[in-house]
Amino acid sequence: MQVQIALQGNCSPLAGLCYIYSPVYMFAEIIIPLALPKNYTWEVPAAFAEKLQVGCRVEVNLGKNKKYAGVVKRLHNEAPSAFDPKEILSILDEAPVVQPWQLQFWSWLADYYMCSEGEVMAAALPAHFKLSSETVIIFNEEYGDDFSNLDNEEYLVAEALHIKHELNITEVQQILDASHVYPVVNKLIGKKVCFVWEALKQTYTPKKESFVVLNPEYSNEAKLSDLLNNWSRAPKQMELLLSYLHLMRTEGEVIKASLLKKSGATDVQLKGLVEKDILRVEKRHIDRLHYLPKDVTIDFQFSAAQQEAYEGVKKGLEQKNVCLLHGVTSSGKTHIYIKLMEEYIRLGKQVLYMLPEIALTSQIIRRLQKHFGGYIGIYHSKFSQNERVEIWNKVKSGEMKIVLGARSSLFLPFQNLGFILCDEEHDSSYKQQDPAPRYNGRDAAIYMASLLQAKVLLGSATPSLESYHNAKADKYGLVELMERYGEVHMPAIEMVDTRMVARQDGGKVMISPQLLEGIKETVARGKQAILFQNRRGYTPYQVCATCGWIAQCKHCDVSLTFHKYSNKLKCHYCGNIYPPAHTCGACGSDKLLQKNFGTEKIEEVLDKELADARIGRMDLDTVRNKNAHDVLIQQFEQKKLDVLVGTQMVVKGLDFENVDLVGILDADGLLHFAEFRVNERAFQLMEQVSGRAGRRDSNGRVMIQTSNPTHPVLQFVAHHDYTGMYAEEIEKRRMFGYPPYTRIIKVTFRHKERDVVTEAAHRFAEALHFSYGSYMVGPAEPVINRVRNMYLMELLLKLPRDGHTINRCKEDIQKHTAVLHAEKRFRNVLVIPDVDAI
Ligand SMILES: Nc1ncnc2c1ncn2[C@@H]1O[C@H](COP(=O)(O)OP(=O)(O)OP(=O)(O)O)[C@@H](O)[C@H]1O
Ligand SMILES: [Zn+2]
Repeated sequence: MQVQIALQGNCSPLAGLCYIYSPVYMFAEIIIPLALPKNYTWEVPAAFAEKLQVGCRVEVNLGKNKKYAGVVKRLHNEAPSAFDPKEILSILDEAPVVQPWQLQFWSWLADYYMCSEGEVMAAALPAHFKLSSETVIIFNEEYGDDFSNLDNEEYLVAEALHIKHELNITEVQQILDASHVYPVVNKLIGKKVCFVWEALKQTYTPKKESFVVLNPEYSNEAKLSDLLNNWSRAPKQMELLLSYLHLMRTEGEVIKASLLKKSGATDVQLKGLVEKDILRVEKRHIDRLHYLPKDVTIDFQFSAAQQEAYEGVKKGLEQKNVCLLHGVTSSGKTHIYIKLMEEYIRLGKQVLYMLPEIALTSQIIRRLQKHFGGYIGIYHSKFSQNERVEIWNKVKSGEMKIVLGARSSLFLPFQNLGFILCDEEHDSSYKQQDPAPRYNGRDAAIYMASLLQAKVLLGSATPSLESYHNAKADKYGLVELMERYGEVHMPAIEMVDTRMVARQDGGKVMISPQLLEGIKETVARGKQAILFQNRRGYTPYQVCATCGWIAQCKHCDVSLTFHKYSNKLKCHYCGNIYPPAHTCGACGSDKLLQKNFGTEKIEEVLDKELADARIGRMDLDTVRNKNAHDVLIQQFEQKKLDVLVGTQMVVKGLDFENVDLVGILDADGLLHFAEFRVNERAFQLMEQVSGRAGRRDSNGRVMIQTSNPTHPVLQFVAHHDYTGMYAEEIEKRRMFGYPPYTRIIKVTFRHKERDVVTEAAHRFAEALHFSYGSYMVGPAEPVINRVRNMYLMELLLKLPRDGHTINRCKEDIQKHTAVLHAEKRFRNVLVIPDVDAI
């Protein structure tokens, strides 16, 4: 190994021993955003040697003529023996975009979740940072056409973009008559002249809304009354101004459309006030919040129980790196979080507030905004890239103190992270399913916090068995808050035995008379109800009454759901859409029975039964567009809806003050899964949805429809008995060797031929049998054995929790995947390991 030493600084040799030596590296290990088996090495040209730093992006050739922007992981002088490395083409960043701790985090994710660092990089970086030969750049219309601060090359590309709107990399190469153009493209992106187009990704365009604000001059009460008292002409404008002031006081902010509607004024009248510079109209992104003042206000008092829990958490976090706050629904956990967050920001630290799903951010952000104003930002995968890069940069500069986000916010370049809050920690949406890295945001957060010496608080009303087990085993601190805030009782649970309900058509009971009565009575009192059914659409399957045929997807082994509103049959697995079936696909009979029921049907029935009530529906179909979700929640909050029917989306963490009744329509459907987590899941779902009832006064009531009211899980729900559920389930996990007593790796095999995939899975399992036979379950076909024309097989490994065995097994899985792929017949079988599969 040869190390070159370069001289730096301009000391004269005569000055004696004042040389500053810094090694110059000749090679770089670079991460490319692809699923490559390992990272490769490139040569560092002498001209770059002094500039290049770990964490910078560089332009490199991979294969004959593919180019990528890769991230330098390591600089070294170990010449690869097997091949002659190519040279790095250019350096894209003057300073690292990825920090050392992030590289370490990526590397851990790749090892732990069995994927490549390239796949982690692809997930971690916003598209702007990922250039490749396929990259298409789009002109940013907001930039305008003033190109005066661009250099010659930048100007040429910008001009072409201005005319053509988009260019691919080859076109940029032609324009500049140069082969490596990434540095120019990169600078144009940095100057916001263009952005990278992301294929196949539906990007969320933040909604812009016109807000009306008062000229700050009139925030002075004296000036304002002066203005009002000396009003001479235009009485309509005066009325409008008064409406504005009223709205401002009651709602905190005034949206132009609602001001005009509420005041009955016209646009012209508003313009009049704007021309006088009394009011101003501003377009703002609803989510971006950058207009808010940066200050922290804590204006609440804890209850005694909250105070105790809060002190408990602080103590817990002094002793341990992770603490679990188990607080029943509506116990006021959010206020405890807020107080803790405040302390970390006062110490100059950054805070990450994680939620399992983007959908949840809309209500919580409004709550947090009240306390943290402009210090807080949202980050998630549905944001446009420009916004993501904006937040990325603000987090990096330390300007952004609090980030609210889903799991991908773990990838942000925090400078000084002190605290991660993982809300609804039990939620399985924390786990990424596809593509790799298949990481669990909660677990990854705990690892990441350990890298940064940050603390983690896990919060839930229904902790995961894993976390509660860790807390009980003293690995985490544990704080329990067992009463609701404001002397409110836990809601009373009533079981409706569906076997006692007379049915007309022999089908499943949808809304029993008891429940219907309950809803009517609730609505009549001006209160609201939530109905929960975990299936969307109208009817989940159609069966032929004559021969038993079921309408199925052509590409998947699943029944099709009828959606009445769109009059289509839909496959909920691959998304394919079919015309509705009127006759049986096998015998031609026209006697098709609609079995079971989804949210659409419930909504329809309620519309008929409660003619005067306003019914809303919240499921994937109604909230496709992200703003729709926010709108629905706000409508319900503002009592513009009486009943909200929904899937698990209505379950999570939402805080509504006026809900008295919650109905769980088909508890049986939640309990009938052949899956070891079924009881835990069902309990969590029901306890959470029940928790939406009676959050302000003690009339909360929950009705659960079931044909098996004595089912142990239902009994635990009836008594809000988390610890009872925990004790029973954890014992089963121990007996049968499931997590948290073991660590699970699920290996899924996919191929378009059933024989091939079956054989491959068996071959693979045989190879592992000698070492891991006693830990193996399967291989077997999953309940749904074909999705998107691919047949599936699964093999489950329940490994003892010792690092040595687990690492050896991961290596063996990789090794035998390679062995399998070496055989021609199995070359195209996809082998997908999923560590800690959920
Ligand atoms: N100290 C407090 N002062 C004023 N209001 C409070 C206080 N603590 C809680 N509340 C109110 O009580 C309600 C319930 O609190 P919160 O939503 O934080 O419960 P939670 O524990 O997060 O429940 P869940 O797990 O069901 O989401 C909220 O409307 C909240 O504003
Ligand atoms: Zn399908």
